[in-house]
Amino acid sequence: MPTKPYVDLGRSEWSALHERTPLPLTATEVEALRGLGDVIDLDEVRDIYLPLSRLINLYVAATHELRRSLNAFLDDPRRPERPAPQRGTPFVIGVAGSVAVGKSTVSRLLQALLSRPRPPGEESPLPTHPRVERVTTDGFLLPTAELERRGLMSRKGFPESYDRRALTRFVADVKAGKPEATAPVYSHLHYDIVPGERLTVRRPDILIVEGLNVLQPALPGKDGRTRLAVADHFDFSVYVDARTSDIERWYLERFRALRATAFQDPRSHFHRFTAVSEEEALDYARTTWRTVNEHNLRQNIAPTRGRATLQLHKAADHTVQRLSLRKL
Ligand SMILES: Nc1ncnc2c1ncn2[C@@H]1O[C@H](COP(=O)(O)OP(=O)(O)O)[C@@H](O)[C@H]1O
Ligand SMILES: CC(C)(COP(=O)(O)O)[C@@H](O)C(=O)NCCC(=O)O
Repeated sequence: MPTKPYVDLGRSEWSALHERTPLPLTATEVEALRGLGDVIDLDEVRDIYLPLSRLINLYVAATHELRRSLNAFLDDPRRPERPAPQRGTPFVIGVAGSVAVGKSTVSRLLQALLSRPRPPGEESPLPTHPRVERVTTDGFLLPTAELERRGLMSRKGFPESYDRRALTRFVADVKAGKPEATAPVYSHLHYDIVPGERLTVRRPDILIVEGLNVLQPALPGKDGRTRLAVADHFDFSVYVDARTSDIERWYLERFRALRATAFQDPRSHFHRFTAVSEEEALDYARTTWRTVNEHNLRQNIAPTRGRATLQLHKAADHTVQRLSLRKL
């Protein structure tokens, strides 16, 4: 049998790892998690996401140690000009997976858990109240007018529908410790980039970058030279995985829920679906799933799974039943 670069863990094996170093949630933290507006089962938080935030904290500490060793290595007293020690830069986490697999939910949970004030006595290179920012890659989609010009309207979410250079430059700037980096903003309401609006990231302790294509390899440059990809700036990455038939169902359920909420707004790009029958609306969503999102999942997204540090394998009810952690 070929060897794999991953260690596979079942749900109970994974959650048992955390029992050895428990960090229970306080009532205030439980409230804060509920405030995220996600349907989050607290058993799932305790069994899967608390151990995950602890694992990420281990990676943060190890990265810090590596930087200290690097500074000691570079600091040769015989050199006439000794370099200034490298300052820590934000720890960058990528979250990848299909449309509707639950990337945003996982990212919001990680943001909430990683920004919790550190319990007294616990060592960490991070401040007591870590600043964790979250950015979705939809801000780097090409504006609708440009997608239309390039004939890409039915390939929204495919790698070529993004300004990949701008996305990579943004993440590189944050990772390099630039005091301020800005990104364009996408509106799901208008189904387009919001002209003139920018989101600003100011040197957080942790940046979570969430998107369909964040684990894609680099594009070759015009001169044939290799470029860097977004993932080259990640310190840790998660691929959220599930069966395609389950993801399709989650996509349709979300579409149905949005029809009763966000689509009701007359400014919504999808407002027209509130005036037709639910079956008609779902027929449209099913076609979009099959022709755009499922195609993108199979062709572009799923093949990047093996590049993640950690794969979360979700069952039909969203619970994580198996995890694959990359061996070092
Ligand atoms: N852990 C979870 N428990 C219950 N529902 C979930 C969970 N994760 C995601 N969902 C639901 O699945 C759908 C897709 O999740 P979302 O985070 O919006 O996906 P993505 O960001 O990948 O498009 C949403 O309707 C969301 O409420
Ligand atoms: C905006 C998206 C491309 C996802 O963006 P991401 O933040 O993952 O880059 C996707 O949610 C989307 O709207 N896809 C278009 C097809 C559809 O309407 O489902």
